[in-house]
Amino acid sequence: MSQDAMKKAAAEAALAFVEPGMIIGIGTGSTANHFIDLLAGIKGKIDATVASSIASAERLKSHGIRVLDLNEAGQLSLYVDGADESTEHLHLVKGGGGALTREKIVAGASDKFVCIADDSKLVRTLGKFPLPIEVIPMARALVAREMVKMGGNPVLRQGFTTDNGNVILDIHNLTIMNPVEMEDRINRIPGVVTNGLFAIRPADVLILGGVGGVQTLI
Ligand SMILES: O=C(CO)[C@H](O)[C@H](O)COP(=O)(O)O
Repeated sequence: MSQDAMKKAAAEAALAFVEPGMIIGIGTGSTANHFIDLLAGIKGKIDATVASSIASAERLKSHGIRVLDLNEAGQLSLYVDGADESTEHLHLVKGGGGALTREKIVAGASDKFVCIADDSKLVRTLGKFPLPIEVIPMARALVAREMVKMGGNPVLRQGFTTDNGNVILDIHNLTIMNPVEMEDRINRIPGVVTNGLFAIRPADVLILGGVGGVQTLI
């Protein structure tokens, strides 16, 4: 079974959380794309969606699925998105696709966050995947220096601008023993929009696709 097939299996399992008339928050990335494509098959069941990126909004619209601005939609019942890493406590690293800020906003506006991934994303300690930080461009060097003081090795994501017009620093070599404290500490650096740790507001459900089938962690 390929990694992509495992992602698709997790996305399929997440359909069980979709209830009639819902407005659903939609993440970004290849696993979220599987969910979007599957959601198209039951689009008559839902009211609308809110997208966490321009790319996801375009994919949803290409399937004829209604996409609302978050400010019109109000509180959402459900958010479905992928992750780059997760612990068994459902603390996540996200932002491999650079959509971390909008993802965190939509997750924060949702009652339930269902994270979908292949089981290679489950780790004991976060940090092997470089931690993305969205940064206001003029603060790039300041934030990089602060991250070096925290033991990280910051690398600018070359040629990439976020949907919000900012840059991404990917922080290598971090061993994240306390994700809640680290998320808060990084977010206090001037110029940081947000970082890719989802620990203050972790996922509520983690669905992992693997060779033996799908497992759900709550
Ligand atoms: O956080 C994300 C995008 O910003 C994605 O959820 C994360 O990168 C996982 O991507 P994929 O589903 O392609 O493995």
